[in-house]
Amino acid sequence: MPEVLVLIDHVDGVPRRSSLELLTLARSLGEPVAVFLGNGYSQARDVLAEYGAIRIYRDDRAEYERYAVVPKVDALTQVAGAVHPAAVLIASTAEGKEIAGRLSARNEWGLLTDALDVRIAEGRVEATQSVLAGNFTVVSTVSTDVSVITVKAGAAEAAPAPAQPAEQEIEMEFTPYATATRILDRTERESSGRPDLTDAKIIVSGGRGTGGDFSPVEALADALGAGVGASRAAVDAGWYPHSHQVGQTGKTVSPRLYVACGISGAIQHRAGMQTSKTIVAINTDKDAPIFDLADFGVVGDLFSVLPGVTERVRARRSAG
Ligand SMILES: Cc1cc2nc3c(=O)[nH]c(=O)nc-3n(C[C@H](O)[C@H](O)[C@H](O)COP(=O)(O)OP(=O)(O)OC[C@H]3O[C@@H](n4cnc5c(N)ncnc54)[C@H](O)[C@@H]3O)c2cc1C
Repeated sequence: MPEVLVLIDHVDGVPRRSSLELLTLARSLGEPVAVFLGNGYSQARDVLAEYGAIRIYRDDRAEYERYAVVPKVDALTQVAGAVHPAAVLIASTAEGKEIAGRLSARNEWGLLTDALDVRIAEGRVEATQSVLAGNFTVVSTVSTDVSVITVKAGAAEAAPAPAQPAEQEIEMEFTPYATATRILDRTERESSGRPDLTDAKIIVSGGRGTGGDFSPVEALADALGAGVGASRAAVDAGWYPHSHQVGQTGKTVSPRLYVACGISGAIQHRAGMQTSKTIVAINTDKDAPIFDLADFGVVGDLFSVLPGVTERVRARRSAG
């Protein structure tokens, strides 16, 4: 069985759900080998074992926190040199894609980004991607021995498969480039208590149709345990932070359920959400393009529709 490297994306040792999805996907390709860089390994170890890592390479040197991206590329290059993996799987975040691009360029390995699915076919690793603003779905493979693949959150359902991983320290010298870009400051984002968009299984998003009042959107999100997204129109108006923007110039998401409230469905918004498994749209305009995409649609005012839906969800939840 080929080995498959998974770079673990974590916050102080708590692996993000996307990393557990990657470990699950890696098990379908071969033997998952986790690479854990930075602080908090003692918290992460049991979770990585629970999700099937057969081996964990780790390194807690301060460079991973102090310098941007390149130390992680150095570490992955070193581990891949020892393991000869069939693929390196990395979460499709802004940082993940930069690491993947550099790893691919440095080692001359083929790169596939924003994969919706990854599988082995005829001995090669294949990825499904949604391309050209989501208008086409393609299956791609690389012509090099190692594939570097960034995978969108939600591509697989994270499923435990307990293993007893061997643990190994990464021993290497950083390249001179590792310390080229120093991180001078970090500002912690205020937590809303809601799941991050890239981790959320359900997202409720609001657009210009909210008129700036996101309270019904947030109420439904809280009833569903969902994350809150926003269209660019809502973000540009200063109604919601850019970190919540979904679309071509925001985040690409693939949750199980995406609820678009007062969003017209412009192509740039669709590019970030149309691979969601189920899409529900609420819009006063029956001809809004979002309805072409939606699995379920409600033609109506979000301020009348959402409170009723939220009540029903709460009632169903409290009834168990
Ligand atoms: C280069 C570029 C990049 C872009 N990147 C992004 C991106 O990343 N993400 C993104 O979202 N956009 C992006 N855009 C902008 C995009 O083209 C649209 O302008 C934007 O998505 C529109 O946002 P919206 O749907 O909220 O607003 P609108 O298009 O104005 O739609 C508002 C909708 O709300 C409905 N509505 C109004 N009142 C109510 C109500 N009370 N109840 C229910 N429905 C109501 C209306 O019928 C309408 O359909 C980008 C544009 C460009 C040029």
